[in-house]
Order: sequence, then structure tokens, then C-alpha cells
Amino acid sequence: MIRCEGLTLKAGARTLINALAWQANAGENWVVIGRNGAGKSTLLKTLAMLHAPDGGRVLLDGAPLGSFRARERARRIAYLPQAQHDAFGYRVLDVVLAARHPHDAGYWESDAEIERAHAALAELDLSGFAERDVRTLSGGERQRAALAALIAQDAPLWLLDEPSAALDLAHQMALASMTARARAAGRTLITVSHDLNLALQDATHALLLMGDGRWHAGETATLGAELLGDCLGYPLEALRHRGRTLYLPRGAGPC
Ligand SMILES: Nc1ncnc2c1ncn2[C@@H]1O[C@H](COP(=O)(O)OP(=O)(O)OP(=O)(O)O)[C@@H](O)[C@H]1O
Repeated sequence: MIRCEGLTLKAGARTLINALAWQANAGENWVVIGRNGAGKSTLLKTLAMLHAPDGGRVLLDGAPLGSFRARERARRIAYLPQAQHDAFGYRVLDVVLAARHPHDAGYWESDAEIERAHAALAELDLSGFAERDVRTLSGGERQRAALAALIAQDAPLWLLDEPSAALDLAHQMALASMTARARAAGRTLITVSHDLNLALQDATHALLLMGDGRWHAGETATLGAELLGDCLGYPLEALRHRGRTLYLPRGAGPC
């Protein structure tokens, strides 16, 4: 699906990621983990072709990312950035309909497209919000509108930059079910998250960025508290609970 060959990313003189040789396949859910500034968002932007690599290349379905026309790329890759910036007062429905443009040859949206956009809003618990000015939404509502747009785009590859950051607990759990369904349907998910236990709930694999160019990629079952703690700069302990491994900061507890 998406593959990095010797991908190197830098920020000024600093090497964020050195010679990344990695690929994510259909039906895999990758979580990207690392400290602030480790290069997670820069990697996601590079996979979305919004940032140029300092070395190496990215292949999508075997072809260089740059060889796809923009419309074709948008049919294959849906990218949810860390934050949304709304300069204009579009309706929430228009934000979701805009995500259908790669699929729609005409200028005006068909009834079927409008129906699909409403269905995506309903999936994100936003049915009553279609006519609202997007600038009036709360942070979590705006994030859910962006997730509705992502669903409507119907791309096989999802790049999600901290999708749960603004969501309340109930909507975090709804997001977890949504991503699990997407993976079960064969989509590829690559998610940046600081919420380790939520992200690992359905993740099949993890990509750890150590912040100095080093990286580790593998199945989540091979992760351990020591490696994760090294990556995050804080010692962790692993707890088994109802068949899951949970990671907690070591020593955390009531004072
Ligand atoms: N133009 C620039 N000049 C220098 N450093 C930059 C520039 N642009 C980005 N950086 C640095 O690149 C690093 C990687 O940024 P990135 O947004 O990818 O981090 P991240 O891992 O997503 O962090 P966070 O967890 O805080 O979101 C950061 O330290 C950032 O300050």
C-alpha cells in the first residue's frame, strides 16, 4: 500500500528520521509514537505529499507518490491534520461535501453525494449540525466534522494526526470503533497519537520515532514497556487487563 524507501526527514540541522525502510499494508493499523518534536506530523505530511523528503522516497501502491495526479491521490489518501483552520463560514455539510470532490466529476453535488455526506455526519453524531457555520463549532465538534469528511472521502489509506485529541470519552470510544471497522474493511490506518492505550487498543503495528533519527517498526505484540519508555522519555510499566496490555507511567498513583 504505502512504502518508504530510505526516507530521511530533517528539521534544520536535526535529523528527525534517518533512512526509514518501512511499509504499511492493507488492513493494518499503525500507531506512530514519539515525543513532542520527534517528527510524527512531519512524517504524516510527507506521506500525504505535503512535505518533501530530505532523502529517499515514498511509494503508493508501487508508484512514486508524485506520479499520481492530485485527484487520484485524493481518492487513495485521506489526511486528517492535527488542527483545522477555517477562514470562511462554510456550512458543516459543505466541509463534508468538499471531501467528495475527488469522486465527483461535476461541479454541483448530486443527491447521492449529499445523502452520503449526511450519512457521514450521522456516523459522527453530527446530524443536527449540517447547516451550522463551521466556525461556530466547539473544538471536539469541529474534529468530528473533519472525521465525517474523512469518512466521506472513502479513501483506502487514512493518515490521522492525533484524531482523538479534542474528543470527549464517549466520542473517543466511538472513534475507536470507527477505526476498527475501517481496518476490518481492509483500509490502512496510520495514526499519530499521544494517547498510548487508546491508540494501541486496535493497532496492529507501531512505528516508534526516537527523535534522533532512529526508529523501530513492528507488531504491537512485540512492544515492551522498556522500548516504549525509551521512546517517550519516561519509564513505563505494563499491566495486563482483560486480555489487553496497558502502559502506565511507572510510579504513578495517589500521592
Ligand atoms: N522550519 C523549521 N525549522 C526548524 N525546525 C522545524 C521547522 N519546522 C519544524 N521544525 C521542527 O521539527 C520537529 C518535528 O516537528 P513535528 O511537528 O513533526 O513533531 P511531532 O512529533 O508531530 O510533535 P508533537 O508531538 O509536538 O505534535 C519539531 O521539533 C519542530 O520544531
